[in-house]
Amino acid sequence: MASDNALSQILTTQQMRDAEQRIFDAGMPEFDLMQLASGRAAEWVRRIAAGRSVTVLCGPGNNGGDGYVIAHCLQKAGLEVTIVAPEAPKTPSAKQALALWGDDVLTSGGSVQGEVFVDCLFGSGLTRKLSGEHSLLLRDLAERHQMAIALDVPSGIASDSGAVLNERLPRFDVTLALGAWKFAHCLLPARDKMGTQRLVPIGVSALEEAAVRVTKPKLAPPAFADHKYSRGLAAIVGGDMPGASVLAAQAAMRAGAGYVKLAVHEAPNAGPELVVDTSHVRVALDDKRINAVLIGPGLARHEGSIKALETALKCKGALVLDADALHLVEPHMLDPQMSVLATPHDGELDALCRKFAIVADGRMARAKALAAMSGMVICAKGPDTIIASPQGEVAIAPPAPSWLSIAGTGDVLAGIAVSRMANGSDPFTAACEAVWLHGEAARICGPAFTSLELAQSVGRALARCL
Ligand SMILES: NC(=O)C1=CN([C@@H]2O[C@H](COP(=O)(O)OP(=O)(O)OC[C@H]3O[C@@H](n4cnc5c(N)ncnc54)[C@H](O)[C@@H]3O)[C@@H](O)[C@H]2O)[C@@H](O)CC1
Ligand SMILES: Nc1ncnc2c1ncn2[C@@H]1O[C@H](COP(=O)(O)OP(=O)(O)O)[C@@H](O)[C@H]1O
Ligand SMILES: [K+]
Repeated sequence: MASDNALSQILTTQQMRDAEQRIFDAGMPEFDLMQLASGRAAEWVRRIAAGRSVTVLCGPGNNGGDGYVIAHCLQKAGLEVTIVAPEAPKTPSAKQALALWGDDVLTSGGSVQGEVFVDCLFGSGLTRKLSGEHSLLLRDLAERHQMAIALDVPSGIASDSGAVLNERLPRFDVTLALGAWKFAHCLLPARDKMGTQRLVPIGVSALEEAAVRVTKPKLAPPAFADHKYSRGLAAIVGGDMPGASVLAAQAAMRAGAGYVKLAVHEAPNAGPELVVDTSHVRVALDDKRINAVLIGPGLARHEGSIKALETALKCKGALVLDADALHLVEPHMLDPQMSVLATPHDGELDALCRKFAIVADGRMARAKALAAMSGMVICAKGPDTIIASPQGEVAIAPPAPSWLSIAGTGDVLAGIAVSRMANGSDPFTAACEAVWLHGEAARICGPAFTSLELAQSVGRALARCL
């Protein structure tokens, strides 16, 4: 039985090759592993095809090899199967797989019209964009079938970055990831091409240094003897636009902390359940019981906000920086001893990267470099949220409802995160817990919710983690 970590890890092409090599070194011949992987993938295809005819497009590498084995398994199961292979197999395992098939192979797809199409042209070994001929063949076959399944990763997609290398690549209904998730399964734009994703386990063990997919956290209810302070006091510093900090506080009250205090000069829209401290922020934060502080939502950007930020940075506990605080913070202000979580969206990530002189390509590389340089955990928000720690850990959030693309949902995320940190989670864990609870709260809300409704659903999302 594979461990949870092995099923949630995300591997680079090199890590995947090394993992396969370890399986070979343990005594399994290469072709046996191909047969195991392809046999399990074929079982998915058989169930999805449900008696319909299948066309398999096979390339020259091991992805193509998998295709021949899948075709063989489906034919044995009684399905009508056609193989299109524009090139002969080149790897030893792919050659053995063709021999196993032993039937006709079409070299062009001109006359093929079928029901289910399986793309085994290229997988994780793709090194450059598809030739015009390959790209046209892939698109044509996908268009001429009722449904399309990609094996491992759709052809034309860079496995390690999630870049789509060719224009007009087809959109797949199902993608069967072999052995482990790859970055392309988690990141845009590639993820958008893949439809429903399924992982086909092949016995790859968990790698300590691998990135992971954020999975549902396991949270505990308050202990029998807990009281509000033992569960954690989260302080949220408001500013000129108190609505944003109220949203964060509404979420924080439902995410685990025992006490949420909103430090803001006025909060006319705060409910009676919220503790509002209208004294000066210096006074409000001068409380040794505070475990974590959030500053940024609705803070504004002026002299007074900088002073408030400096005060928050003097609190010795944990800190969440969001929104305006990410524009105001300077590298020299960060105490290396503090546990800081920053939650930038793309614009804020740009601003932080400029400040910390980060030059790297892509959100993943930028988030990792920024975390390493700044000492902060970076939760780079978006449809494919990436969490990176200064120690090099990386987690990628599962897809969340796109209904989250409204104003105020980031405030809710920051509120959940500070609550988790007040409750005792380290910043990386808190960020993972927060993005999961945030996505789940959105699923609970259904379409077209307000950010207050999202905050109000956080408790029900948390209930699913107990
Ligand atoms: N070793 C094994 O037995 C296993 C292999 N697996 C399969 O193996 C795949 C990876 O196999 P490979 O490393 O052979 O890679 P691919 O099958 O993706 O193809 C790589 C080959 O195509 C060439 N190539 C790359 N991009 C090209 C392009 N745009 N146009 C033309 N040629 C191009 C490469 O030079 C190389 O010869 C995985 O995606 C997976 O399907 C899995 O079944 C797990 C087990
Ligand atoms: N298309 C989308 N799909 C999934 N999540 C999204 C999408 N767009 C935005 N989000 C999420 O919504 C939140 C928006 O945050 P942010 O831009 O800071 O909003 P605000 O500052 O208005 O509160 C983030 O958590 C982000 O990950
Ligand atoms: K493929």
